[in-house]
Amino acid sequence: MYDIFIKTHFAGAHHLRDYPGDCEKPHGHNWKVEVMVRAAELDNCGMGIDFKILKRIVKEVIDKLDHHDLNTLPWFQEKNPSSEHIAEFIFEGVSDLLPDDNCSLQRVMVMETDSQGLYYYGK
Ligand SMILES: Nc1nc2c(c(=O)[nH]1)N=C([C@H](O)[C@H](O)COP(=O)(O)OP(=O)(O)OP(=O)(O)O)CN2
Ligand SMILES: [Zn+2]
Repeated sequence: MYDIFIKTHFAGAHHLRDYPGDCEKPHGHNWKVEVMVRAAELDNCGMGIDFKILKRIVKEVIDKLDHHDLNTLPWFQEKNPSSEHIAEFIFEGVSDLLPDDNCSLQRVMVMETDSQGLYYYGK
């Protein structure tokens, strides 16, 4: 069993509706993201999934968030753009793009700062 991950980041603005404090006001973060995929077997190159492929897939999803006001995106109209919901957005987006031959999406980590964040494992 192999857990293969890539790390990336994006910048964005958001505000948290109904939040009882400063986070209700517009502000920004440089979110850090880790995406981990599990592979049971390796291909003939000795890879669970090529980092290059995983990075391309994750970039396609992250590009939808990078340098955006997250509150303006359709996905975040019903759901507040908390780090938890951002992780859900990334998880769903990567799941849709991941080739389903040899590996499955295991978890997405989203960090607002180096000292706070979360792991999301899917529904
Ligand atoms: N579980 C979560 N908690 C919070 C989230 C979140 O996405 N998930 N988000 C926020 C806000 O985005 C806020 O910007 C961050 O809050 P906070 O850590 O309080 O920011 P401060 O810079 O004010 O931190 P201090 O250490 O208090 O200075 C809030 N919570
Ligand atoms: Zn915030």
